[in-house]
Amino acid sequence: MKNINLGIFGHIDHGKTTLARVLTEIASTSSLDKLPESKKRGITIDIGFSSFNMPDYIITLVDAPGHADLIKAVVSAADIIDLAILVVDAKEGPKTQTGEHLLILDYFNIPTIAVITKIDLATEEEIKRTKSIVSAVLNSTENLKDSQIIEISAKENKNIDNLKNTIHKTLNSLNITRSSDEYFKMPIDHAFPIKGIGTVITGTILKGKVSVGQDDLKIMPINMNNIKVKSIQRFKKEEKEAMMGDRVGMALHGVDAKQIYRGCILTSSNSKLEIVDKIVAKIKMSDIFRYNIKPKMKVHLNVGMLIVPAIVVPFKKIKFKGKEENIILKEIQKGDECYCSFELDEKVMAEIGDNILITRLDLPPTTLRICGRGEIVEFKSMKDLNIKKEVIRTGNIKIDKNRVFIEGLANSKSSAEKLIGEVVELPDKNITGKLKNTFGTKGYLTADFDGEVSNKDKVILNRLRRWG
Ligand SMILES: Nc1nc2c(ncn2[C@@H]2O[C@H](COP(=O)(O)OP(=O)(O)OP(=O)(O)O)[C@@H](O)[C@H]2O)c(=O)[nH]1
Repeated sequence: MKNINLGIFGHIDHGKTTLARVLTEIASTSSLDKLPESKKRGITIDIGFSSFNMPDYIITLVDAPGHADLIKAVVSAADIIDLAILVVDAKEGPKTQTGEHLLILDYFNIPTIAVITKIDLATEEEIKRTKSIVSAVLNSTENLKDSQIIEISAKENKNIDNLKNTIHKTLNSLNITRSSDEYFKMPIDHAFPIKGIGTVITGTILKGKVSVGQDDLKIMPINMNNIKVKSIQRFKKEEKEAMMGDRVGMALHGVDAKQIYRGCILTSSNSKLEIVDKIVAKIKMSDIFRYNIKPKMKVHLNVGMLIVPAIVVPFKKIKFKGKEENIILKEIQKGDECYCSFELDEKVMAEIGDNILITRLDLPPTTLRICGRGEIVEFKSMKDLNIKKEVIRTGNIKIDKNRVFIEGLANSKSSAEKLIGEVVELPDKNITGKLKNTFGTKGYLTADFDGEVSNKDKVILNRLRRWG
């Protein structure tokens, strides 16, 4: 049996909970509760989730109520969310959140089945229209063009079998891989004391593996160390170990349940997680974001399990005189790719390589507020990045009585003098020149060029200045 994590997404009231109930109820009568093991079981500690069985698969629903939490779940756990169902009300059609969810699923390349729900409340015409919009929207994505569209009524149990077959077929077609090579990482959903057992925590393992008896665990950011695993349960069965993607309950030694809150992470001593509030990420702006990001703007950053306000400064990296330099970008818009420095209002737990999502929650909720996505490349402050601005001057080659000089770079002899030694480029000819001397009193300059120049050639002088 393969463990699958399935997320149900969609606009408010479009029928996520109802569909989850239908999928798990029908399945549970024939699956989990009838397993002989569960009859023998003692106290259940892997509580707080819904699941259902299918041939070869146990499917756990990603337990994340509310819009923001679902997005958090995808950003922080994209590696273990294997499949998504995106529900769309047949009568209403796609709404803002349908779009936002689809954007995120596309970003993180999560296989998706589009489900048109509540067909019992819609006319043929409405269903057809919604289907064609959904189909067009899916077609506009990068990764989800081939997604299936299924029409159902959860209330009247219409076409649920078809949906389940589609889920099954889709899972069969995926290459779901889990690795236990990395350090162990599990965000804690619940922590509570159970009499005779001790502190029990539940969660879904995002990285690595864990085994009974292991005693090198810690809880971040609250600094609880030397935690030992007393027992592990997975699908109500005692296990010796569990790994990436598994939803588990664990009894732990050395943990005070009262100190734990949602957002704490159970991890191994070789954890790569750091507690940071300064992040540098390589980002890609959404192709459909209609606004912009400017330096020092306040945005919201999804990082780890949190959404935190942050000051953003976009910049690019260029090679300048053989050295890599960080150059400020005055504005970034849809489709742009660059780097961003983020200074966060609060500390978060993250590691290099983690996904982030940038949103502008200052915009009205009726618009698409997701600016773009990114990947953390380093933890460094804006100051240490030493961001500069490019100051570009343009001039022209002038050839007068066999004398070659450049006009336009400076407007007086004294300001021209300050440029001596700088390197200029002739972008149309791939020639560079080193400014050598001033010429006359009008700010003209002479230069040593590494190629043949002609009258009126365009000359560019690009210099870097401190920014900020
Ligand atoms: N007639 C009919 N009603 C449905 C169907 N699916 C859901 N509903 C109803 O639609 C309403 C919203 O459904 P929910 O499942 O709560 O929607 P949701 O997306 O989970 O809502 P939020 O959690 O608020 O985002 C409820 O009153 C459901 O009973 C359906 O297939 N047919």
